[in-house]
Amino acid sequence: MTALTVSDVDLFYGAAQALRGVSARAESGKITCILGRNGVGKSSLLRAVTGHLPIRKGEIALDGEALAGAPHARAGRGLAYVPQGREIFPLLTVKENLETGYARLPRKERTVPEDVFELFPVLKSMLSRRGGDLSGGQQQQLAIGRALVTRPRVLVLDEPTEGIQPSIIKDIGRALQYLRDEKGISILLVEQYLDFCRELADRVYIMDRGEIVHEGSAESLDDPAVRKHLTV
Ligand SMILES: Nc1ncnc2c1ncn2[C@@H]1O[C@H](COP(=O)(O)OP(=O)(O)OP(=O)(O)O)[C@@H](O)[C@H]1O
Repeated sequence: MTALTVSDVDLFYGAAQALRGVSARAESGKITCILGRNGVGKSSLLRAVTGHLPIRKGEIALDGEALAGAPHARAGRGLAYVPQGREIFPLLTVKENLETGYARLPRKERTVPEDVFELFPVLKSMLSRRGGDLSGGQQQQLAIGRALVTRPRVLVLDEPTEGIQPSIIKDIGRALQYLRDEKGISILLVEQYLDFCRELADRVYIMDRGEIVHEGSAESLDDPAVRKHLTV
């Protein structure tokens, strides 16, 4: 079983501390959701996990073995990242965007898995369109599709529902459930959209001012004492 573990991690931007002794765990076949108000450190935590930001203290490990080095080295260990704002290539076609996921794959595995098109049929019908011509929701599907091309064991997503219409949010939710249940992928996501987490998450963490202030089941989000960490 794959488990991503974050143990006692501190992270700084210059003198400003963004993560304070953060510990969390994301297991295979589970959706782990990180919630919290704006600016509490959620994206910093994901960027520390993916290797986009250095940590000052603590350890991040996959299956008990330290995850270190640059993002591409971590991708080689099975980590895929869908960043906030999606970061697809606007001038490349949908097909070319998907193919950017090939870089780390052995030549014989350089295909787009068929389930990407089953999960997001719109991508198949738009293969030759430029990424920049897609709607925000379609770009999010493309960003997830591109991550899946790398055959990840751990999928890390930063606010996948941000600015996206409800019907596509449903499609994304269904896709994440499929990846959890049928593929056994460990999914770690940051969300502001409480109902999305409430519906999907197996485990939730709430952050406040760089710290984890709550860990529990999705149902624990119904507790007013827990909700107070999320109200502005
Ligand atoms: N590049 C940076 N340089 C300096 N400080 C930063 C930088 N990025 C983030 N911060 C600060 O670190 C803290 C945590 O930011 P982070 O983006 O991780 O929070 P967040 O919970 O993901 O917020 P949001 O929901 O707004 O994305 C904030 O106080 C933020 O201002």
